[in-house]
Amino acid sequence: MSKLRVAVLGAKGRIGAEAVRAVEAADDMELVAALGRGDKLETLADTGAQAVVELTTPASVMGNLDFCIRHGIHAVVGTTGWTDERLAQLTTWLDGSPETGVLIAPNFSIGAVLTMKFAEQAARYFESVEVIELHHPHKVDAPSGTATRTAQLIGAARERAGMAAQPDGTTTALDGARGAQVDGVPVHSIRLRGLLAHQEVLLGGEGETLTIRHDSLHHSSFMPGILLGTRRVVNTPGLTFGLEHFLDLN
Ligand SMILES: NC(=O)C1=CN([C@@H]2O[C@H](COP(=O)(O)OP(=O)(O)OC[C@H]3O[C@@H](n4cnc5c(N)ncnc54)[C@H](O)[C@@H]3O)[C@@H](O)[C@H]2O)C=CC1
Ligand SMILES: O=C(O)C1=N[C@H](C(=O)O)C[C@H](O)C1
Repeated sequence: MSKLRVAVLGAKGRIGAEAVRAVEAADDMELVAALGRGDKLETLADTGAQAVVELTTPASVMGNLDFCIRHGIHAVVGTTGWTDERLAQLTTWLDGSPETGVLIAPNFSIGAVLTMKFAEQAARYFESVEVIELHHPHKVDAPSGTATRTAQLIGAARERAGMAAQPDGTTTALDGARGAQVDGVPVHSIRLRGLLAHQEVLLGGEGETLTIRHDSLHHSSFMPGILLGTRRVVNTPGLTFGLEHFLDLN
């Protein structure tokens, strides 16, 4: 069977370098390009890349995806910075290339995907909920894509359950002290030397709390998800948001 021709964008970055090694080690894939900032995107077409793993920056990702979709190259995207406007733009591009697939995964690690799922399930049982994400100090965006998605899922679950706004008696606060509000859920971002990628979801009810915590201790935690996403996206036209759609989660 012929191998899947895969390229990595952001190949010299923290996760990109790990993805290059993972694709090279995969028996069913061939790494045809490993591009960094300033490299020509035309290389993707010249090398016949079938799928791209996009791990760059929020400032670069849209231009890269525009190129990929125009050339019918499927994409697995870990880069953060997704807004409703960006997703709408992506959908419009994909409408013009109906056979192309794009997977955007706020987090490729199984533990983080499960954290989001468990938090969504728990949300309707607890009056209070806050999200704390903790990352290495080089991260350029806050809150993390994972925390944003987690809060959105919790907010939607609370809304479906008809829950009231969270109890919060704060009347005076320093700017930022109560975190950023994402769909009614406070999200707090910590940046600390020594950390990689971690998240806690704290839920509180009458006389009890529940804490769901996930830790990515190494970039290898993201690789099985990246490889799975790459194998699946080539047969999944259109936009898929979240790796959970490629896992047997119910
Ligand atoms: N979804 C997930 O599971 C994960 C997502 N991420 C996300 O991936 C992105 C990258 O993270 P890191 O590797 O930590 O950042 P990084 O800064 O180490 O790497 C980004 C790399 O992309 C390169 N780059 C920038 N523009 C480019 C372009 N137009 N073409 C090719 N390369 C370009 C940079 O030079 C840099 O080498 C971030 O948005 C981060 O949040 C990171 C880890 C896991
Ligand atoms: O920048 C990172 O490192 C990570 N980014 C993603 C995010 O913003 O959620 C995924 C993971 O947390 C690592």
